[in-house]
Amino acid sequence: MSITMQNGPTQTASSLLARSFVLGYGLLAYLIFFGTFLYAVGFISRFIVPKTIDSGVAGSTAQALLIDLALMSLFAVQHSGMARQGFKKLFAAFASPALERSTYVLLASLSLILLFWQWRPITAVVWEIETPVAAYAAVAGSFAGWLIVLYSTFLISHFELFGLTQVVSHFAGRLAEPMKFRTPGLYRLIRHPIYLGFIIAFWSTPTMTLGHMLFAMVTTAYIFVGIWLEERDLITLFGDQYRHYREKVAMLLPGLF
Ligand SMILES: C[S@@+](CC[C@H](N)C(=O)[O-])C[C@H]1O[C@@H](n2cnc3c(N)ncnc32)[C@H](O)[C@@H]1O
Repeated sequence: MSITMQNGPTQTASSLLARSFVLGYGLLAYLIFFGTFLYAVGFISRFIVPKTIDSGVAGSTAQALLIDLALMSLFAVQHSGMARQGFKKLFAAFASPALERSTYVLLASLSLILLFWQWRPITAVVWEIETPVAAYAAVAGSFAGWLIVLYSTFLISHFELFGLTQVVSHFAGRLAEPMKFRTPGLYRLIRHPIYLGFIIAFWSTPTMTLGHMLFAMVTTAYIFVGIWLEERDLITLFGDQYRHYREKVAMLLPGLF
């Protein structure tokens, strides 16, 4: 009885401290992610930020190609590796599962920050839209792409995707519910609106340089690999519910594929 009375408040205090740490970590990861997302808009759509996809130390084209491909590969390995169920189980063996999504989001953001920082431009122009109306339309297209990305994250649960729901539930002493399968709004038309938004944002530009095109080509190819991996996991998690959805709803373009 006396042991309980001595340990009770201490345990409660240390548990509160641990839960506050998890909450603080999740909040910090989210803020870093959101800042990185905003910077990504400026970096790729060449808007406001100091360093864009077409600025910085140029160097030789071969060197730029090697460095840029290495930066994109690092992001792809981190992003796809940590998204798999096997990695999630491994993570849970070492740390609180509440930290898993925030860690994923934090490391993805850090690898993107490294890419923005170290990206080497290749400024040869592939296309340049000279008609002002068409050029403005291309810029508007890219911003529409970014908005589709952000809007679609809210459709399937923005705060869960970026780890906040998990750390807040943990702080409140609740177990976060497993992610639910949802098909609201755009998800009734296509299965991957977030990825479609990225593709639009990456390709819709009035001036396409070789470096920007390299980025758009590699990320688009990576999105198709990502879809294949993601759908394999979604079938494992949701079985026939996802199989039926895949039969009825297009992947990226309604009526086409
Ligand atoms: C970056 S989001 C991309 C979602 C989707 N591929 C898209 O492009 O809109 C990846 C996460 O969303 C989850 N996800 C994909 N489709 C979903 C759906 N219809 N409902 C709930 N979660 C989904 C995946 O399991 C994965 O954790």
